[in-house]
Amino acid sequence: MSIAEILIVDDEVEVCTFFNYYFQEIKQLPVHVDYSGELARKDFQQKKYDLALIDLKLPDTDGITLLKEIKALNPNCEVIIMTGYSTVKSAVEAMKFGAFDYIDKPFNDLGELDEIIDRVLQFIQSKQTYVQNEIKTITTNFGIVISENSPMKEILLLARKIASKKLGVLIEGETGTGKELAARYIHNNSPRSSHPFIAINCGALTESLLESELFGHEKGAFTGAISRRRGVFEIANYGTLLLDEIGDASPAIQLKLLRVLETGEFYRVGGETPLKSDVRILAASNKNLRQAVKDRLFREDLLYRLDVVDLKLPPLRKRVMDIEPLINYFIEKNLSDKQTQAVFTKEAISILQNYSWPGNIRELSNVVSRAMVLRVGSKMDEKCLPPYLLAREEKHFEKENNGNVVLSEDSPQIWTQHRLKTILEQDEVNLPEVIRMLEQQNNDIIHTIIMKALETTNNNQNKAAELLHINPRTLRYLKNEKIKR
Ligand SMILES: Nc1ncnc2c1ncn2[C@@H]1O[C@H](COP(=O)(O)OP(=O)(O)OP(=O)(O)O)[C@@H](O)[C@H]1O
Repeated sequence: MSIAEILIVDDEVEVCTFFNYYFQEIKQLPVHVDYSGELARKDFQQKKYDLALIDLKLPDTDGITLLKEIKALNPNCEVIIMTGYSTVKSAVEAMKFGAFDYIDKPFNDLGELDEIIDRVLQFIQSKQTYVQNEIKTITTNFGIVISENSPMKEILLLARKIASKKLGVLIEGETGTGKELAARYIHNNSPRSSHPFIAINCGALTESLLESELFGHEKGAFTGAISRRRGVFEIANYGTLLLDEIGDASPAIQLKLLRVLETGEFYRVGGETPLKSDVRILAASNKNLRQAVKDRLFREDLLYRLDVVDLKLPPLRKRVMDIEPLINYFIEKNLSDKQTQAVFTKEAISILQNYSWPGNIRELSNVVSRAMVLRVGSKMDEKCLPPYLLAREEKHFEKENNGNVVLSEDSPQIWTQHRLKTILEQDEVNLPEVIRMLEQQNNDIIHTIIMKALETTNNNQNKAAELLHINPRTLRYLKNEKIKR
């Protein structure tokens, strides 16, 4: 049974000694003891417990208050209240606040105690099995990999709940966090799953092309429109349409989209007959659309229609626990039948877990594929990782003791704040001069990176470009044109 540590909170030394023995020696489970509510609170904020046994009468607090606090911090932790004869009524009351059960002190009937403990342990185990099965299904059926403790779990649960409803859903997240994958997940869990799912990138096309892609066009509507063409609103009828990078849609397109969302009607470009389509619209964005509304770049009424449900996908650096399962998944995906095995060394995994992943899961997938090509035998060590992963400058995030991820001192954000402070401290700010200085600094940084990559690859421009995730033409341009010094 995989149970995290069990917490005993009681000021009676004999009770604590008994439970220490009971759980460690008889049940073979890890146990920790706190003699006050204060100590238990502290421990609870730092550790994950599956089970807590709490005395109703503590020197500094009462068990019910502590129970409520624990449930607020970790609703998954089961709590058993320990009570004397005089407080049984309060113990029953505790069950209304989520306690699993209560046990009477002193423990005269060990059989009864054993029965309650076995019951709660079984319950915890069945919850874990349920979650594990859910996660397995999500991976097998939808290709989405997450760990048991991932913040993605709640998000996907919500996504599945609202899948069957025709509510506007806005999926937000940095590039590569899985927004399209989440949209497909919603579609595949909906009654529309046997109809098309179409994703269209609103930032990749010019305004007129996007309009024609969305709504279609009539023959002769513009030069080159040699025949009538259906748009995705028609093609995706009864299905789902993902408007990706919706924040990049022009004001004119935003207005047209609002009209379709409000009336369900649209016109092909050059058309005069209104058309109807039963499409479920999902939108995705890696920009903050609320800020875009404030900056008057995005229509508030459209945002209001789109984000009835808002799914915020956390960046990979905020879900470090997902990195290892994702690595294993990508390794498996890359292995051909003839290949036996491939594993990262512990050191390599630690580097991967400490990197800030600006390109998120897409970047991780590329790094794993690259390592598998470069590996000798089955082991993949640091040498199989791109050099930029090994540079200290990339460690913009640090893990605190409690597992939270925070900005480290050398993160770009903190660096920018320092820079800004120095500029604003001057008596007079000459903005053109500031812009020139920042551009020069940018150029210096890019130049240094390119020269280092060329040095690493013995001046091989193709290899250097690959290393930097750009094409050789861009590398030549950046080296020769843009950053002549
Ligand atoms: N949890 C996950 N498990 C497995 N693969 C994932 C997961 N999340 C994302 N991916 C993979 O990472 C890649 C990027 O995902 P996706 O295209 O959905 O991201 P996105 O947020 O829509 O990116 P962009 O904003 O750049 O369009 C895809 O190949 C996708 O299959």
